[in-house]
Amino acid sequence: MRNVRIIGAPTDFGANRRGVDMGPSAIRYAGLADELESADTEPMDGGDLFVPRAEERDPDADAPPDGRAKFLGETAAVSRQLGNEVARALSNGETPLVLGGDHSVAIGSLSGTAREADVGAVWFDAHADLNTPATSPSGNIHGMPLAAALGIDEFADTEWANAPRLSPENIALVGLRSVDPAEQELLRERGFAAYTMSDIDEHGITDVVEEALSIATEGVDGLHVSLDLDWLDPNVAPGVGTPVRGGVTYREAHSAMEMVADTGVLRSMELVEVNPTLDQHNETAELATELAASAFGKRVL
Ligand SMILES: NC(=[NH2+])NCCC[C@H](N)C(=O)O
Ligand SMILES: [Mn+2]
Ligand SMILES: [Mn+2]
Repeated sequence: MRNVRIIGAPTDFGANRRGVDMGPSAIRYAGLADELESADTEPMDGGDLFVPRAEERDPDADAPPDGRAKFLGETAAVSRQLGNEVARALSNGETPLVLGGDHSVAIGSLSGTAREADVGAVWFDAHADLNTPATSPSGNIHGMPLAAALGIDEFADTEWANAPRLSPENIALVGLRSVDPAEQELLRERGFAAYTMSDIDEHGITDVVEEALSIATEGVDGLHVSLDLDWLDPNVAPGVGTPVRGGVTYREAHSAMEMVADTGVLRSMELVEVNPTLDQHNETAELATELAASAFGKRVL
């Protein structure tokens, strides 16, 4: 039986403090442990990482460097802790399930999961999250984690420069529908496998996810799944900070997660961007728990 190590990362520093730090509580309250048990796994909750409250700090202490990457220091501190927790769970033979928090937590989970192994990743998201501090339109680090994990440009002189990297050949983005100009350029230049919603319209979710998974798992030891809840259409996942219309349906999302389980090589996963202050009756948190169960192998029959 698979032991799933739940790691809460209650940070909203990467999303400019909008309440997404309450995600881990909301996801647990939505019944995560029961869902994971129904997927025949053994959930082990390691609690939450320590994330400082912005209200407790001196507001002038660390103004962001030219306002382009907000809360860089705080985010680096969370990433460091999270990377260690993820690596520790893996060395105990557990499968880390990280609860965000905004998508900046991926910097930590990716560096932890890639520490002792070659890892591929599928990024289920409306966004590409490939901005850098120089290209970001918002300065929010949740729009940058994939660039940070790949060590692109400016991240080269941050402490993430030496973080374990994923190789770009084993990364696939699925469900794109909001991509900034600099991200478009990067995607084209570096030749990442990137599937837009139009690709899903044209080929269907099954074919697209099958291809994405085969790219991400080719020649590596394991798969990391990064699930941003804004991947789904806002009508089923309203509780996210940066919703974009035209996302995948409830059924498409489950089908994709079932295919993740079928690879048999899921190594680590994260559920990010659930924001209870924007949700309706916790339904986005519930959806997150259900999708995790599907990815861990829950079946009807
Ligand atoms: N993980 C997310 N929800 N990212 C949204 C990013 C939005 C936009 N591309 C930005 O960089 O600011
Ligand atoms: Mn997103
Ligand atoms: Mn994202």
